[in-house]
Amino acid sequence: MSAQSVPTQARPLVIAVDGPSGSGKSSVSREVARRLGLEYLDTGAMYRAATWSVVEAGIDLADAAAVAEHVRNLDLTMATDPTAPGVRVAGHDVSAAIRETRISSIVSKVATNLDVRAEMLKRQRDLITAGRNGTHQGCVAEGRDITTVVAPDADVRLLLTASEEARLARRAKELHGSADAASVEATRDQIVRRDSDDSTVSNFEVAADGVMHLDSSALDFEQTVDAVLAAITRIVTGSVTDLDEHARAGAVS
Ligand SMILES: Nc1ncnc2c1ncn2[C@@H]1O[C@H](COP(=O)(O)OP(=O)(O)O)[C@@H](O)[C@H]1O
Ligand SMILES: Nc1ccn([C@H]2C[C@H](O)[C@@H](COP(=O)(O)OP(=O)(O)O)O2)c(=O)n1
Repeated sequence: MSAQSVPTQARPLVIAVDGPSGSGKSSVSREVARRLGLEYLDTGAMYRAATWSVVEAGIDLADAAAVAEHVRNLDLTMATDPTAPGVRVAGHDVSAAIRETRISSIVSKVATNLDVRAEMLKRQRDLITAGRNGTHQGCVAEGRDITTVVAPDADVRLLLTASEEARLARRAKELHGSADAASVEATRDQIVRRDSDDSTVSNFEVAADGVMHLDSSALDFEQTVDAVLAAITRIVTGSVTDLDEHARAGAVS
């Protein structure tokens, strides 16, 4: 699909995507943003960057007030170009460091701090509406509470899921280069335990009212991107396109 397939609106287009870990929301949202010429916001990266900074500052994660105070003062810069997304804390590029297992294993402790969430909510709403270089066509924002809390009035709201088995296999392949039994076991904490902790503060397992659901378990990456683009086109233009064929294959509901 070309960028012209979704007509330019008078106001920026906001596309909200939520889903559990390994559902593909980051990679799919980023590609969708790139193809549509929109900004891309990875809100999970914001919680990861906050966690990295809290650890770096030597703050006790159990001290909720100190963690929240640190995050309120966090000098965080999110690059929203989908072809070059990046995360900086006080000017320091932390894009790779925030993906390390030492951060993935503790990020939920920071992300379930309600004062941290209140601070992130403000920043995420600002980033979604800010754009880049004054040429703001819109934004694809993804995370756990974008469809429900951060941008419940988004033009398109999508819950992207996949079976636990598919999500474990995808993450194992990404982190260990293989989806063999040992790699899947090594990945379990990052997927199953983390989702369980995160779901205490956000609903990303069941589509809220008005939120479209796409199960990508049986789809490869390209098919998932096509299904999401088809769904966006259908909602924004009200038209049916040949890409709907892909959407049907992906059980969009
Ligand atoms: N439909 C898909 N089929 C197979 N692999 C996928 C699919 N969608 C994403 N992936 C891959 O799965 C891994 C996890 O995707 P990611 O976008 O990081 O998930 P999330 O942001 O939901 O945790 C990545 O390596 C990504 O390339
Ligand atoms: N809007 C969001 C986005 C992420 N989070 C939490 C949930 C996760 O544990 C961390 C990191 O999110 P991220 O999307 O990078 O996680 P994945 O590794 O893709 O599963 O932040 C959240 O609570 N709310």
